[in-house]
Amino acid sequence: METFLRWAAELGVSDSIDSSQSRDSCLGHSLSVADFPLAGGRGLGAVRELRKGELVLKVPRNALMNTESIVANDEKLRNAVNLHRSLSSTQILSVCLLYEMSKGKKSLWYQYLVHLPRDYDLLSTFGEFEKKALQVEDAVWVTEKAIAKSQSEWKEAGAFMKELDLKPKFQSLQAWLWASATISSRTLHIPWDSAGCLCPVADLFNYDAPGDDLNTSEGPENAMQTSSPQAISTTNHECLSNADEEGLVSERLTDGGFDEDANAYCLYARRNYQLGEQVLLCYGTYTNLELLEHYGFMLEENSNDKVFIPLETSLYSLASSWPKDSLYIHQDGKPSFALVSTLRHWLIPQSQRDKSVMRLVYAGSQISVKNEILVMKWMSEKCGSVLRDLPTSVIEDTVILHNIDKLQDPGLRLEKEEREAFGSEVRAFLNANHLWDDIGLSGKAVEISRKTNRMMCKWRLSVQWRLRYKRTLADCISYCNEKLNHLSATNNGIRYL
Ligand SMILES: C[S@@+](CC[C@H](N)C(=O)[O-])C[C@H]1O[C@@H](n2cnc3c(N)ncnc32)[C@H](O)[C@@H]1O
Repeated sequence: METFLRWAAELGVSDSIDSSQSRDSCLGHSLSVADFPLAGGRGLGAVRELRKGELVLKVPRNALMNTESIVANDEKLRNAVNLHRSLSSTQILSVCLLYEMSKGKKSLWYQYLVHLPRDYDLLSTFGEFEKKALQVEDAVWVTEKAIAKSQSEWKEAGAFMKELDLKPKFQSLQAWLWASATISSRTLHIPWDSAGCLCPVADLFNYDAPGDDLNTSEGPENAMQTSSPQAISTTNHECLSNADEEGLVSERLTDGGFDEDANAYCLYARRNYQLGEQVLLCYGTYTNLELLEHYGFMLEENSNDKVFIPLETSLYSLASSWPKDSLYIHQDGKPSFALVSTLRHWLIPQSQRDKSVMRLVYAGSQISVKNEILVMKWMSEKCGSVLRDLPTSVIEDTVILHNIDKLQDPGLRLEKEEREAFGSEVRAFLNANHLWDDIGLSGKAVEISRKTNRMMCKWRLSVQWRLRYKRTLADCISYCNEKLNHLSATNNGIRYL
């Protein structure tokens, strides 16, 4: 890491306004590399108090790794890229990254490349077992799509890689998955290439969901005005938080972006930070499934998460005024505005759908106590039936997660009885990895291969994701039942009066 930080300093990367301050390391004035086991692992921590809007890192254009800068130093690559312009910019950058990797120590970015993760947990890297473990049809379908997309993009780029004479290991599907996952999870947005750029040191910032910084204290206004530019998307993905459907004003994010005047990528503190706190960056607004797809992780608490449940076709056709993806349940269990409005409409008899009723529907208002009771009952029963149809319950998933944690313990020693207590999913995993016989031999530590460990990490993510999904459905049932109690009381009250 020290060699890398020195290399970056020599290129002008700096966490200080005075970039001539140190040539030994590009960090130390505002940030330092640290481990945050509960929030992304390796990341950047504040080495002093940071104020919202303060410039915390500057990466000059010459340090950015993108197609343009990679081909600038290599005529053979440049010529080959020109022959394959029909590939997407992300495919081209993936090949350039693999080509640069194949150079080993001769690469100009060698010091950076050696610190890239070796493996990723994005959905496109999931095997059959981990994919099935997601259980929810939509999530399995998204995973299948991600896997198929990676494979077809790899095949399309085959001729390009062959032409470059890349060694077979750099042309393999596994290498391709690594390169495309690196690009998906680490590139920052630049205006001149939609594939984005790899930004040494700046790609060590872990993720903070937009909106989660709203409750923290504001920095002095002038700090924002003097150093923080407007509306910068920091990733390839949309980074402006969408106006919340319940009416919250859209928030413009101020994490950073490429600054033409400074000819550098500039990153700013998105809130105040205390000494030692992890400094985070917003990569965009994502549901947990999207985080898994593009970044290979998810958040237990994610205010942007959305839970979709299968709905009747007639309901979708009725909901034409709201997009299909607005019919969901918030992570806290509250059905979305569009979902409740559509259900109110759907559950009112055709003969009663007059103008005044429709006005109430579009205004998001309750139509009648009777209709609201039907809506809440329907939602509660629907969530209940979705939960019942899934292969495991919340409690079973909690136990499976606990067992995975046990299996991930490096000094794992299990007694035969503990093994016998495992449920069918854990047994299937152990059998698939030929571990069943080894586990449970009293007192003997079990050696788990790197490959099995990688599979276990992905499996864990799948179980964690489906558990979060189920908890949201269970919370939705509680929410509806609470509403029902309240509505029944009102209804009875009305009748009594
Ligand atoms: C741009 S990198 C951030 C630095 C990364 N931790 C590293 O060691 O290189 C993005 C990756 O970090 C991890 N990550 C970022 N934020 C996270 C978070 N809040 N929770 C868990 N993992 C996170 C994910 O693996 C993601 O794909």
